[in-house]
Amino acid sequence: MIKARGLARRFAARGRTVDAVKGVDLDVAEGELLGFLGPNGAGKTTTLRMLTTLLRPTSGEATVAGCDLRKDPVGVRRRIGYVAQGGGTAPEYKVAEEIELQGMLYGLSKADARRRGATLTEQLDLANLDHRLTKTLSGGQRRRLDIALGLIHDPKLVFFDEPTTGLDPQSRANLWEHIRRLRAEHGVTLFLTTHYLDEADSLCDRILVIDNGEIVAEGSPNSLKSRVSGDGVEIGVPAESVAAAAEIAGRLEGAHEVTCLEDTVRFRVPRGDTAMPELLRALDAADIGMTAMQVHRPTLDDVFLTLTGRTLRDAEERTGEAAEPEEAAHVA
Ligand SMILES: Nc1ncnc2c1ncn2[C@@H]1O[C@H](COP(=O)(O)OP(=O)(O)OP(=O)(O)O)[C@@H](O)[C@H]1O
Repeated sequence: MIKARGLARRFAARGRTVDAVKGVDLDVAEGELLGFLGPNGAGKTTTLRMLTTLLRPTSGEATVAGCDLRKDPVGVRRRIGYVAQGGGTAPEYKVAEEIELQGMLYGLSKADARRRGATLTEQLDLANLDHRLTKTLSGGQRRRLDIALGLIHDPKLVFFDEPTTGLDPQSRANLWEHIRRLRAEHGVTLFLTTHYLDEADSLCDRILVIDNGEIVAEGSPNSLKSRVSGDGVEIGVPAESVAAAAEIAGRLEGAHEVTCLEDTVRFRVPRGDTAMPELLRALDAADIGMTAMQVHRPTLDDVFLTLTGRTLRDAEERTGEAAEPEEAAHVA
């Protein structure tokens, strides 16, 4: 469904350049639910916008839904759906009107747009909201309307940009259910970007992890997690004792990937629960008071940590290094 080779995008403005995406290769099979995971600023949206023809690549080639991205962008647009971040609903329209209009923009007759809209609103639990103004919808309802709009022309490939950002946990879980069902019932291929680990873990067949514009890992959630060996341990200690505590942790049997932060030491051991008593005794003997402790099974965040030396959370804090926005001139 998607094959991209060396896809890259450089932004340049006021003498500064940002290589937002640095030669990405992608293969997405028909019917797959692929997650594109990475921290803020990693290059997810830029990649997505290139694949959906909204942004011209600086270099590289891609075939999307059977059409060449550079030679036939109109063909690509006709065959894909795009559910953007933040959505694009018109506030003064009623739900049914907006869906109908979107269908007609894609060349459906009014009757076909209505029929298709009715099926989608039914499937997305929006059927009793037909006459509501879109501005009165809740966050979850609005996202479901965005999905209906993205699917109105029956595309076989749908891109979602951070579909559940800003939703409460219950609405997120509900939207995941809808996304799963759409795949099962319509046989669509789904490509979604997210920076939520639980979303990628629970929803996706396969995950591509992107950092600093490059793919750093790829695989099913379980195969990615199995790359991380042992439990993750995080202990809080006074800042002046961090180095000594790290040395003690490093002496535990099988301890590895010991990293120090301001008042925290992180490391991995084969069994976190059995290593703890020994660690406590050793810290006690060195007169180091532990202020906090966490032990956890490998997560996708650990995969990211193992690959990049930082957690996704740390990576998200390091944003705002971009060049000035440079927009319309490069829109295809
Ligand atoms: N129009 C632009 N002009 C200049 N720099 C840009 C532009 N668009 C994106 N960038 C920069 O390119 C990098 C990648 O941005 P992108 O939006 O693709 O990241 P992202 O992974 O989607 O992040 P988020 O999760 O915050 O949406 C960032 O450093 C970003 O600031």
